[in-house]
Amino acid sequence: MADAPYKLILLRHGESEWNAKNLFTGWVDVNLTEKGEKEAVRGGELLKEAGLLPDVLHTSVQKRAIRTAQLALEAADRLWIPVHRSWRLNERHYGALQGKDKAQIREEFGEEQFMLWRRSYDTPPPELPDGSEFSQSDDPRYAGVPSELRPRTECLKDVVQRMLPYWFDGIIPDLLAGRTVLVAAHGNSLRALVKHLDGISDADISGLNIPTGIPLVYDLDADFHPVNKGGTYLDPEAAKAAIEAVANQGKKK
Ligand SMILES: O=C(O)[C@@H](CO)OP(=O)(O)O
Repeated sequence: MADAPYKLILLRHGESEWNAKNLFTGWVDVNLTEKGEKEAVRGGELLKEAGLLPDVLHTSVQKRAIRTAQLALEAADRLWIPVHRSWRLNERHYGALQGKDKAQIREEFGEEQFMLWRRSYDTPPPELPDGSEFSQSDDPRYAGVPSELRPRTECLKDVVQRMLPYWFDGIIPDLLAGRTVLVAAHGNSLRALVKHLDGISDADISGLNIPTGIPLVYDLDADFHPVNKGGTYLDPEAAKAAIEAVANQGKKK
């Protein structure tokens, strides 16, 4: 497409062990479930069927995104492409909510507070206390991240702020070079990127949810703005049902 020279594919990881248990996850490095692995493979098949073959992969440093990308690329026979990883693509740090049951938090604090923590743009959950079993403070993968950049909790606004430098300096150069870029990341880091791409307001972003394992394709113009606003899910029917399921998390026990 002459007016849309750049191709970007966003892929949220497949179902994780803590998605399945309905726990706030954030920076805790949980693995995929078997269902999540299948979703990742299906995601790769969808790419292959659509003839959308990534030339380069960008992932977070969390295994649910890393493994999803690996399984998807294997299914698309693109395991060999170059890979870049950054903590800036990590899931939102969920502070003191990490490891907590979403339904229990909703019950304890009420729907309004639950949704404020979960989907408001600028209200972070309380900070993760020192010494929590769900802290990543001693994790060697973050040794190179200066302490002033290391979150103890984040709202979506914080995620936008830490993710955007990577979008501009890490991902755009690959697009500019004509590469089809696959970004394998997380519900909230991808919400942050989509908010930026589609110019979604701080208020409206609370209503946007990203389904697991279904590629979302953006055709970008010369200014890296989407020609297809909102992107195009490769399996729109499955995406619709999965978006609903994410939105309703916390409502069921
Ligand atoms: O727990 C999390 O880290 C995220 C993604 O699974 O949850 P939510 O959709 O509630 O922001």
